[in-house]
Amino acid sequence: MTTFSKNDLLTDDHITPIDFESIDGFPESHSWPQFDESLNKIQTHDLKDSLIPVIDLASPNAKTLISQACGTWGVFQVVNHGVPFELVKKVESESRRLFALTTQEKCKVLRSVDGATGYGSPKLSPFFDKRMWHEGFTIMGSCVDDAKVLWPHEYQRFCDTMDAYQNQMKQLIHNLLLMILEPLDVTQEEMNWAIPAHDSQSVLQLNSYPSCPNPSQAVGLASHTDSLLLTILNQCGIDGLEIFVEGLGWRRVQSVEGAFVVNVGDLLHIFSNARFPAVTHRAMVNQSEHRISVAYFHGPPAESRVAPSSKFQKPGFKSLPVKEYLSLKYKHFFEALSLVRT
Ligand SMILES: C=C1C[C@]23C[C@H]1CC[C@H]2[C@@]12CCC[C@@](C)(C(=O)O1)[C@H]2[C@@H]3C(=O)O
Ligand SMILES: O=C(O)CCC(=O)C(=O)O
Ligand SMILES: [Fe+2]
Repeated sequence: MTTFSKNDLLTDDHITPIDFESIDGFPESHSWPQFDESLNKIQTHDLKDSLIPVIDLASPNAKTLISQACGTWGVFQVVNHGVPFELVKKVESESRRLFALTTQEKCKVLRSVDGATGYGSPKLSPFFDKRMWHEGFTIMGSCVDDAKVLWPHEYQRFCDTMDAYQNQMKQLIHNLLLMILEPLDVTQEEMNWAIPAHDSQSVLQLNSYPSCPNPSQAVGLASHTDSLLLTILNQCGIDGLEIFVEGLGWRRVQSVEGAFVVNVGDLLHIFSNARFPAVTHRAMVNQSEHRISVAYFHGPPAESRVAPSSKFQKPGFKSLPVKEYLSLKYKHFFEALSLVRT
């Protein structure tokens, strides 16, 4: 039993996901125009390895490879990253436990219109005419308040897992940013601005893409760039992430056991004076499996300013408060970066 009727599909609510449990067939609201797949045809030959490198963080040339990948694609994968495998598996199983609740239960922690945390459709939903085959749960810091609502007696396991994972992500972000920024020769002050600190912003986003009766007309998460500095994504063993490469079109990022996908966001694009592209990506869905992914977003303090590093002679972007950039992004979306170019 749920509290949703078919009419809910027609409302302009961009927060409440469709009730995936009880829908019958494939609703028009979720049917996207057919994509031009011709560009994807080249995919059959094996460009994947040369495209997005899988970098061993324990190898001596990791830093060089990371620099190259950031400069070329704005995305790479990492293995030997030091995050315990059991913890990664636990995050995945706890996420599945959450999304397995009924829609009615999940909606008890529905994100509010001006809020950032809780259950709901992705924040980018209002910028697209069609709805996404997606439901998410957004965590900033502690998730104990929401978890207590969902599981009055059994919230601890969920919270402990998410806390431990966020701590690991913070450490990994720290290590990655040292490697990414050192070759840019940024000042110590700039380095401190970028690396995790008590006032940095961090978001843990659990994404759920239920199996879909019509995957060729559905979109899991529509085309976007991530807004903050750096994102660490775990595809949890099921492919679905695609990146857009100029001249090649949409390319799958193969899920590699134990690996994380790391990608450059808008703020790092600005800070690197466009030396690193903010990679455009999306998530596709499939018919046979319920896909879960876990994304960790890291950004500088909301009250700080973002600008190209002082090391660049000709800054290509204006300096502005981070929170102002984020509000531009969620007003103009695709145009946000061009609005801050000089
Ligand atoms: C600090 C952030 C980063 C946000 C917005 C805000 C809180 C939620 C994040 C996400 C999570 C899901 C994808 C995304 C694209 C979305 O729709 O919401 C992300 C977005 C961004 O990177 O722009
Ligand atoms: O699920 C995925 O593979 C992509 C998720 C993503 O892009 C995001 O959460 O920002
Ligand atoms: Fe993303």
